[in-house]
Amino acid sequence: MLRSITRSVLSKSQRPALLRPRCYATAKVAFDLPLETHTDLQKAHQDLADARANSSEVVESGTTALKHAYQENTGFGTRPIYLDMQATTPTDPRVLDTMLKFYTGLYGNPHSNTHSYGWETNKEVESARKHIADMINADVKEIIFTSGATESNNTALKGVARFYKKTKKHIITTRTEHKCVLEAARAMKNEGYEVTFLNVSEDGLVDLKELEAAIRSDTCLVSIMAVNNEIGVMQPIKEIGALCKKNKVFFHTDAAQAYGKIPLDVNEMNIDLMSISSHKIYGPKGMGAIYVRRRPRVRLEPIISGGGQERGLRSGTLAPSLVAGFGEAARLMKQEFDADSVHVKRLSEKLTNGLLAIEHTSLNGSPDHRYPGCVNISFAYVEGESLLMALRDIALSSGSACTSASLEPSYVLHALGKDDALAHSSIRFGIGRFTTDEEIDYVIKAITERVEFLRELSPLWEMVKEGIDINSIEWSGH
Ligand SMILES: Cc1ncc(COP(=O)(O)O)c(C=O)c1O
Ligand code: FES
Repeated sequence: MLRSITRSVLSKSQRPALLRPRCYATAKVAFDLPLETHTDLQKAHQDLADARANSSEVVESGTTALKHAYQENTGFGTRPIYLDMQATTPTDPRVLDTMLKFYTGLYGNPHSNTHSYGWETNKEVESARKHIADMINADVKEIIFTSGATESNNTALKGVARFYKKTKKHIITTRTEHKCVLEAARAMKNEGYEVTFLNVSEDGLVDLKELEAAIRSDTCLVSIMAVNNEIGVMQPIKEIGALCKKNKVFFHTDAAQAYGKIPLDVNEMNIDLMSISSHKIYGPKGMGAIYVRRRPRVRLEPIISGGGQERGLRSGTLAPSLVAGFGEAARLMKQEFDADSVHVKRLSEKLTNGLLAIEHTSLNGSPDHRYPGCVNISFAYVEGESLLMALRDIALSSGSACTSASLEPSYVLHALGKDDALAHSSIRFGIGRFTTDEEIDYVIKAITERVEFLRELSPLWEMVKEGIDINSIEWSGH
């Protein structure tokens, strides 16, 4: 409803310059907004990076120059501020450095064990595996490389369920999992398994009592994500692990958004399987891992058949450059854990406070149990899609799926009990290692001004200002 009203208002011939692609400079003139443009900001970053590069100063890891390194000339011109860290993260330049040698000298197949080309590449692969294992207190033998968290999640759900199919045909998961877990669970349903999709509270948290009540004697797996990709809510992983152990059920967690960002210890938390993705931690895309516990051993049927690499659990020649980049990314997550955590938390608080200062806004998901690098906010009486269009100088993702192939509002926000209108007016902000104070200041200012501008166009907003209770109106045409 809100969507169609706003859209029809916005599609009139007086459609503001603000909503035309790449015309923010025009908007500045048209609305006399006192914003400095993002182009100016990027230019300043570029100058700073150039100045540092030309100086004799030694650039240490974590310095400001490094923080701006990814903004250096990419050949793609000036681009929007990047606040879509849950979709993917920029590659850390130190990760790229680690990867380059595999495209030149180190081209051996890591599985070739009859000559030095294979041995030298294999040594690098094993060193990466160690970095990845260390982050979560796992043994190197428990890390299996995959193409990413999608494959890891599929391996966990399908692999475990199929291995134990003779006695156990029940899986438990939640309604707010990533699509790949939900779809893998649905696929198992088609293979004759029963799946319980647990509801979450309005904070996005799983109820432990409900979980315990759902466990049956034939449950083979509980799969609950560590950090939600849309709302940043952190599930009580340690408590879930203890509960699964007590009830002798395997516990898998999709840690694509959590690994390296919140403390995770597979032993302390009784995690039996964990999915990890490299491109969410400043590593290369198309790379990931699954942690599979060895003691007590978790058995699974591989989903890919072949030469038996990766302990028979994932056949196929590894991509050593991606593996090494992933390993370096994991090593850096551990090395910079404290600095990254402080940085992300500080910017997150600044952004959250700045945006919640706008009237009729609300934070989605638990305010206490969350990874601060993911902030999801609803801007009532503004349609997310229009706001995104008005924010072309900031790369963001809408809480609804309206920009993707489906026009459905977010199923995660629905699971939290949000109505369509609010789900449609939600935006996700992702903060990371390279996000700067200037970027956050700019984003707060831009959003405050543009939300106000869009609300001025909305008939609903006019009613709200007149004190009409929108919920009491009976809309026709439904
Ligand atoms: C929670 C979660 N699980 C799984 C995935 C899929 O990861 P990948 O892109 O490595 O397949 C993502 C990334 O979008 C995610 O956020
Ligand atoms: S469909 Fe609602 S914001 Fe796009």
